Amino acid sequence: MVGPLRRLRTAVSLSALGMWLTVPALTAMAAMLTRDDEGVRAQAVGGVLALMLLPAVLLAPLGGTLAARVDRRLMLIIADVLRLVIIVTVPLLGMLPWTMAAAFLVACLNLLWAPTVRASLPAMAADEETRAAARRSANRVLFGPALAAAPLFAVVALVADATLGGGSRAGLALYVTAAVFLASAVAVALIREIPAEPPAPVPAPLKSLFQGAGTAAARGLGLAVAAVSLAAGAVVAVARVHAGELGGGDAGYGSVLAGLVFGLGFGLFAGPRVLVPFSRRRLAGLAVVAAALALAVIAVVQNLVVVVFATGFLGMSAGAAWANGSGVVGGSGDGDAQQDTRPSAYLRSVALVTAVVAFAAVPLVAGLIGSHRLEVGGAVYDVHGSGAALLVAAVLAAVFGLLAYRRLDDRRGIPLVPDLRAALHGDVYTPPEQAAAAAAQQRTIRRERGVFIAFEGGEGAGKTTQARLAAIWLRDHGYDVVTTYEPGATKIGMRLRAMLLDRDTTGLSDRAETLLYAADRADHVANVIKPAIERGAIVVSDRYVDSSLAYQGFGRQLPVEDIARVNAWATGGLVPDLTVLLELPPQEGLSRLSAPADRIESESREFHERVRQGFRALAEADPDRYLVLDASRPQGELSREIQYRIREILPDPVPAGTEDATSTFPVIRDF
Ligand SMILES: Nc1ncnc2c1ncn2[C@@H]1O[C@H](COP(=O)(O)OP(=O)(O)O)[C@@H](O)[C@H]1O
Ligand SMILES: Cc1cn([C@H]2C[C@H](O)[C@@H](COP(=O)(O)OP(=O)(O)O)O2)c(=O)[nH]c1=O
Repeated sequence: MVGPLRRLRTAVSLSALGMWLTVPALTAMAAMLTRDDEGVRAQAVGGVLALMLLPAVLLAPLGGTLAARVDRRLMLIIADVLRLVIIVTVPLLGMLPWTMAAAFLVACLNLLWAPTVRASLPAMAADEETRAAARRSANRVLFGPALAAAPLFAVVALVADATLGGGSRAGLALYVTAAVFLASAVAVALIREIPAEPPAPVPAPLKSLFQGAGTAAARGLGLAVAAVSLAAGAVVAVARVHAGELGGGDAGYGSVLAGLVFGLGFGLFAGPRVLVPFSRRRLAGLAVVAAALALAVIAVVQNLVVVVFATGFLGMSAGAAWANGSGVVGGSGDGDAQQDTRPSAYLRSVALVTAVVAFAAVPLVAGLIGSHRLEVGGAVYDVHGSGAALLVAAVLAAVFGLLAYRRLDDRRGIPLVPDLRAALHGDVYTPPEQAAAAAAQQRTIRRERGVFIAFEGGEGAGKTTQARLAAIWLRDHGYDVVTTYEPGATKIGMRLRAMLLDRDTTGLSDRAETLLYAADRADHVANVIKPAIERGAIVVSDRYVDSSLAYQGFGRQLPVEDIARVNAWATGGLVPDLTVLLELPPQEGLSRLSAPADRIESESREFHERVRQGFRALAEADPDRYLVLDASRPQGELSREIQYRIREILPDPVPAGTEDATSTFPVIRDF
C-alpha cells in the first residue's frame, strides 16, 4: 500500500502548491487592478491577504466537521476543481470585488481541503508505523510546497514580463495556479479509493484566544508570537507595493516572499538546534527583537536586494522564535493536532489573528501616510507610505519583543553578552560572583571534612618521593593519611594502567587514552579518594586531573577545555585543596629514571616539553591552589617547603567533637 500513499502524497503536494500559489497570484492581480491609485492599491493587496486568512480565524472547526462527512477522495477532487474554476475566472473577469471574493472562497475551500488531507494520508498507510509517519509528514506536505510556490511565482512573473503586455501579466500566474489544481485533481482521480480515518478535531482560533494562554510562560510567548506575526504579516502585506516602489514588480514581490518562506523554514529547522547551552526562552525573545530589527531595515533601506535578504533574516528569526517558543510551552509547535495543547493552540490563534490584523491595518496606515518627498539639509528623501508603515510595525514589534523577552527571561540578573559569548563556546555562563561563592562554599565543605593534596609534574620530577615524605610527616603529626596515585590505584585501575602504559599498546587513539585515564580517575575518586575525605582523612595523591590536562591536553594537543569537562564529570567536580607542582626540564627528569621507559615516557622530547609548559600554564591560571617548586633542588629543602604550605591548609589534628566527648568522660576517682 506504499504505492497509493506515495501517489496521494504527490497529488496533495501539487494541490498544496496551488494553494500557496494563490497567495501571490491573487494579490498580484489585486495590485494590477488598482495600479493607478497607490493608496487603494496597498489596501486591495492587504484586503486580499486578510480575506485569505479570515476563514481560518472564523470557520476552522466548521471546515473540519464538514470535511468529515464527505467521501475523502470526492472532497479532494471537489476542492481542487472548485478552486480551479474560481481562480480561472479571476483574470477572465478582471474585477477587484471578484478577486477579493475569490480570495475568501478559495480560503474556505482550503479549510475543507486541509483536514481531509490530514485524515487521508494516514488512512492510506499499510501498517501502524507508516501510519504514524504519514501523520507526522502531513505538515511537510501541507506547508513544504510554500518553498516552491514563492520562487515559482517569481519565475512566472519574469516570464510574463518578458512575453506579455502589461494587462495580462498578473493573469499568467493565476492560469499556472489553475493548471496545478487541475493536475492535482487528475492525480487524485487516478487513485481508486481513500479509506477514511476519523478526523482530528480542529480547534477554533477565536475560542482558543478567548480561553487564554493558561500559563504565564504562554502569555509571555503570546507577546513574542504577536510580534513576529506582526513583523512577517506587515512585510507580506506591503511586499507587492514596496517591491514596486523599489522597481521590482511581481518578480521582486516573488523574491521577497521566497526570502520569507525560506528564512522561515530554515529558522524553524535550525532554531532549536543552535546555541544549545543558551536559554531557549532568552533565544526566543532575542529572535523576536532580531525580527523587529530586520523589519526596520526593510522599511528604511530602499534597495530590493537588501530587502529580500532582510526579509529572509526576518523569516529566519520568526521561525527560530516560534520553534524555541513553542518548545517552552511543550506544544509540538508544528501545528500537529494530534498532540495539541492549550498553550500551543493559543499561540497559533495569536499568530493567525495578528496576521489578519497586520494584513488589514498595515496597508491602511501606509495609505494614510502616503508618499512624500522630504528635503533635509539639501538631501532629498523619498518617503513611501509602505516604508513608513513598516517602520511603525517594526517599532511595535520591537516593543512587544522586548516585553516578551523580559517576561520570558529565565536568567534574570545574568548579563546577556557574556551569557551569549559563553554559549557560543558551548558553555553555560556563571557570573564570577556566583562562581566564587560556589567555590568558597565548596572549600568550606571540604575543610570540614578531609584535605586533598595532589602532586604533579613531569617524569622523574620527584612526585613519588615528595608525596611519601609529606605523608610520613603528616602521620607523625597524628593525621589519618591515605597515600595514593594515578593511574592504577584501584583493582580496575590496575588493569587500565597496564593498558595505558604497556608499550605493546599500539594505535590507542588520543581520545580513548583520555577517556581511559578519566575512567581510572572516576573509579579512584569513587572508591578511594572520596571515602577517605569523607571520613576526614588527608589524601595525598601522586598525580590527578592536571596530569590529564597537561599530558593529553597540551602533550597530545587535544582541546584542554574538553578534557577538563570530561574530568569534572568523572570526578564529580572534586578539586584538590593544594596541588604541588614539581618543575623540572624533561631531559633531567627522564634521566633520573632507572626502569625502562613506559609508553608515555617514550614519547618525543617535544611532547614532554609541551607537558611541562602545560603544567606551568595551569599553575599560573590558579596560583592560589598551586605550590610550584624547582624540582632540581635537594629533596630535604623541597619537602620542608611543602610542609610549610600544607600546614596552612591543615585542619585541627584533634577531630571536631572529640573535646566534647572527653569532657563528659567519667572521671575515675580513687576512693
Ligand atoms: N630533588 C631531587 N633531586 C634529585 N633526585 C631526586 C629528587 N627527588 C627525587 N629524586 C630521584 O629521582 C628519581 C625519580 O623520583 P620519583 O619520586 O620516582 O619521581 P616521579 O614520581 O615524579 O616520577 C628517583 O630515583 C628519586 O630518588
Ligand atoms: C594520571 C595520568 C598519567 N599520565 C601518564 C604520565 C606518566 O607518564 C604515566 C604514568 O604515571 P607515573 O606517575 O609516571 O607512573 P610511575 O611514576 O609509577 O611510572 O601516565 C597521563 O598521561 N595522563 C594522566 O592523566
